[in-house]
Amino acid sequence: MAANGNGVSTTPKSLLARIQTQKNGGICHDDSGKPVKAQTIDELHSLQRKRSAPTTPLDGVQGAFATISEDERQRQQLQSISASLASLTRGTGPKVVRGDPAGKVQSVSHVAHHHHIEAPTISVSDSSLKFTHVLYNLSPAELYEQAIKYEKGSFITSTGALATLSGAKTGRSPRDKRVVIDDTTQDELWWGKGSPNIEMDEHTFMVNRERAVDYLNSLDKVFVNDQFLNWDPQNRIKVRIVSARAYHSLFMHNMCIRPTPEELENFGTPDFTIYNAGQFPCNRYTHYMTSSTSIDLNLARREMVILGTQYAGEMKKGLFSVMHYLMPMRQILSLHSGCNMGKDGDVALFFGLSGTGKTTLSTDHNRYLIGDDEHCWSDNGVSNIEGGCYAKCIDLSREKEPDIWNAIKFGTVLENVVFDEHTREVDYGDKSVTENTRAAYPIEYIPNAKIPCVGPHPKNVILLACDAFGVLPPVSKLSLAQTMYHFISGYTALVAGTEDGIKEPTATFSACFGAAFIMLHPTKYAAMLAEKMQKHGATGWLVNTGWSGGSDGSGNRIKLPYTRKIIDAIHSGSLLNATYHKTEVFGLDIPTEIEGVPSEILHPENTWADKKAYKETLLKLAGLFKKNFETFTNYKIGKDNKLTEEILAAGPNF
Ligand SMILES: Nc1ncnc2c1ncn2[C@@H]1O[C@H](COP(=O)(O)OP(=O)(O)OP(=O)(O)O)[C@@H](O)[C@H]1O
Ligand SMILES: O=C([O-])CC(=O)C(=O)O
Ligand SMILES: [Ca+2]
Ligand SMILES: [Mn+2]
Repeated sequence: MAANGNGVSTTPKSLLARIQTQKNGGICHDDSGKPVKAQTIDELHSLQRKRSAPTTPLDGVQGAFATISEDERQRQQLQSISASLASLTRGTGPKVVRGDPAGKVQSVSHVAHHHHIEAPTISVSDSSLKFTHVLYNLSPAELYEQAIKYEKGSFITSTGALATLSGAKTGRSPRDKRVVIDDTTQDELWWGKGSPNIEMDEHTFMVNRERAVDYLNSLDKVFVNDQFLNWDPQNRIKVRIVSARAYHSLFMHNMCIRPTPEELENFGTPDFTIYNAGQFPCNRYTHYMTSSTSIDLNLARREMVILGTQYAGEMKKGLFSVMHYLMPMRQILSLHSGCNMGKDGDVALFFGLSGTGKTTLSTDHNRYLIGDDEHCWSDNGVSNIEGGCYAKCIDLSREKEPDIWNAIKFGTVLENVVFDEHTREVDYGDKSVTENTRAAYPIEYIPNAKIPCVGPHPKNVILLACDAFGVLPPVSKLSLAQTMYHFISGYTALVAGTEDGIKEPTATFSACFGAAFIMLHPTKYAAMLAEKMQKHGATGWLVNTGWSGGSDGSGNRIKLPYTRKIIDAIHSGSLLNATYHKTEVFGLDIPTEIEGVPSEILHPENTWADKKAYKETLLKLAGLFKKNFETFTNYKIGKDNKLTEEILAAGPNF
């Protein structure tokens, strides 16, 4: 017996009677909608997802001309992936299954056939008895779920981007890059002083490859991306990326060219494969290893292995290195540059080292974006290598860079940013994790992207330098020889480090504005650039996106709106017809006026209060240029010795 608050005693019987009080026949309806078709909760959940199929039927007649069945195609795909993951010492590929190990519904159990072994015996090894689940070309939404469920540090930001952490490494590790030296590469590639190619032998590569493959096979699941590089259809490269993290898979989904369902069906064997086992270190007892990070490139095997770094930029730039080898072999110039096109079809290239403004300045609301970082220049014109952009986010503002700001939405990978734990609003000014915060998004997230990402021959070649010494003019017009001199020099300056007590800016010289990625001697690329610029009548420009009014510390970085006005004047052709005068020491032609830019800043000397300090700094930088160029003085550039002499004479004179 229980008593309710009103003192009326109720029995269990009367309670039941009261709840069941219904006017219409005793069946309880809590709404008037139709009941769902499912009989069980599991069935209800299965209704939520429908199977996706290619959207455009081949030749209009779906399936009629298909040579293989869907089952057979999937089996071949899994066999190809199984072969990619094969241990080369145990002789067979692992058993691979498609789908998430957690989601039983989707895992279609197509086991790849083990070719050589009819009846596997227990003596082989435990690893060949286990299944590896393959998450093949997942969509951004699926990758979000994988990341959020399984990868610590993954969050959805207030604008829908996927915030991730790249771990201990928040930038590339160029000193840990290794390239296999063999009879071919020994002669073809650039080795030795100044070269980014640090040698390793084939055997050591195989040791690291096995380590990566074993690591990947030890996991319950791996991500596989099959994608393309290069929008030029004649020179398209098929790449496969095998990785352990949804972050890596989504990053490459965004950065490489995304195949259509039809292209994927006919993908076949990849031209190049990356094994990214970044969470797992290399073994420091291994020959040639000087740290626990190793990024190993084997051109003969068309493979790259990543151990000991999860920074996703290694994959992007690793493939760029491969293109810097493959494309020149086909007489195509590969470029570390941004690229955009005006309404009238005028194309501009933006060369520059990291942080000089390739992404910022090629993303221009008044022009079509072809690409922000990696291009090819062939006899047909320019083509982007990638399918996405990789923008620096530090101090990003909606006002100054609206298109990049708006691209940070669902699907975009946001690396190493700091956000409010409740609102998930990103604080782009926060450098707590790193200064190198980044956003990777598909190029079509930029409203005026030019798809397909190709264009005609460039009209302007803009060399960007972030001169923290503050002595290079905001813009100068270059002769062809000067363009080559500055292209080979590849100058920029890093600002004074805040921690290590360095008070002065540091000059960096990186040949072809990308020495970390080139495979051949810089003069090979330079000769090709000179030949193409000459043939197509392109004009070279040097734009300082760095300091004005003094070096870092006393001056300030040139305001982005001014740099944009300068770039506008280059694009429109108005700067070509300006009045110029030559500077001392560097011998640069600087314009006397540009619309929208205060004339006094055009000559750096005017902006320095201390003229003596200006001259000293100018000479100091010129000395650094001279010293850097010494390595190139004995090289011939192209067939023409005349050009070589002109280039040598186009540097600073003092
Ligand atoms: N005057 C200026 N011109 C260009 N960029 C500027 C200027 N002032 C400040 N910046 C800032 O400098 C940074 C340029 O970075 P950007 O992403 O364009 O580099 P990048 O050349 O594409 O390098 P990476 O090859 O590493 O991607 C941006 O954060 C931009 O906001
Ligand atoms: O590669 C990276 O990580 C960033 C980049 O674009 C560069 O350094 O040129
Ligand atoms: Ca960039
Ligand atoms: Mn870059």
